[in-house]
Amino acid sequence: MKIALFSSKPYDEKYFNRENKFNHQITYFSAHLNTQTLSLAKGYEAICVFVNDKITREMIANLAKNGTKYIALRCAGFNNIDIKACEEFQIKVCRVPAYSPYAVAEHTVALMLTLNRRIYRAYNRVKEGNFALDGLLGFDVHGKTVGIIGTGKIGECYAKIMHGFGTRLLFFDPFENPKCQELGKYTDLDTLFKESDIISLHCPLRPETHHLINDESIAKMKNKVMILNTSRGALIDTKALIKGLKGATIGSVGLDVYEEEAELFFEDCSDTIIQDDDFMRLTTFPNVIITGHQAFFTSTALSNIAETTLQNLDDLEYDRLCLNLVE
Ligand SMILES: NC(=O)c1ccc[n+]([C@@H]2O[C@H](COP(=O)([O-])OP(=O)(O)OC[C@H]3O[C@@H](n4cnc5c(N)ncnc54)[C@H](O)[C@@H]3O)[C@@H](O)[C@H]2O)c1
Repeated sequence: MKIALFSSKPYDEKYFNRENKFNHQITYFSAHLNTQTLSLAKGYEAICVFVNDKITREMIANLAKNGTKYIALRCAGFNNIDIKACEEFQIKVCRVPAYSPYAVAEHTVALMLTLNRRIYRAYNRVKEGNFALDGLLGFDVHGKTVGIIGTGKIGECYAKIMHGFGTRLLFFDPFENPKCQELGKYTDLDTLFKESDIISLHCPLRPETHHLINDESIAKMKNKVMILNTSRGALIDTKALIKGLKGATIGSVGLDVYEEEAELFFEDCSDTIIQDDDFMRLTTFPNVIITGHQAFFTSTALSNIAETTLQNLDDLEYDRLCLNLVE
């Protein structure tokens, strides 16, 4: 199958070439897929895209007209694609629902510990010969209450790790996961907001979860709460988060995703003037850590992503059952 892979990075090329036992013909384009680059997809049966390639109805109509039959997402979330329009224009969409929940859960823990023990500060201090401890005070994670919103694959992995820390776990998810039931207690969102010392988001971005963390929910949270988001940026209303940080009601924030990240993440912007004032404000807080959507970025995950994406397309090409269709 001829595949046009967009938003390609050198590591994508390396892992997709390594896992291409199917002899698919892959062309790698570093450009994002958008209205300007759409013409590059002409003549390719499949296009392969990533989290920040936003694919609108108009683009889907154009892709269908130019022979695209399949869109392969090399990620789990599919909030960036108009799925209804794909159905209408008979383009099948597949994804990689699980490539390494451990990678994302472990990165969430990395953000939590780095924030709590101010590792970023300590690292720089020691390099400068400054061994003072003021400003590095953390808390014992053991014994704290951790609220986990979304207990699917990643939420469950994170819950298991946090259980090992000796925390009390509260969960919110419309569908209870029996493996999490053994580790803690499902509750309503208000109770989770009220009682958690650490809140971690692991639910998908949907209309009902958009800005789940907003002025109102922040007002319900414990003083000095730690908020972690390795899921999708728009789960948090950034302006409300900034307000909570400025008012010092929020204790610390660890983000791997940001609601306007498409303009920034995965690119080297170090030589440009970043125009996003909210993002720049977030970077000024001493109690905020932001990573650029790297939670998934382990060699295990990259192998799994490439293998599953190529298998998905092979199944579709040969009319076999594709387990990872988005319907
Ligand atoms: N930062 C990264 O690199 C990275 C990588 C992979 C996935 N993700 C994000 O992590 C999210 C979780 O991934 P997963 O593999 O665990 O998905 P999953 O589908 O296994 O789990 C999602 C869970 O969220 C629950 N949910 C749905 N609506 C909810 C709501 N309104 N409130 C609370 N829970 C709700 C679902 O019932 C499900 O249990 C994905 O949606 C994706 O956005 C981020």
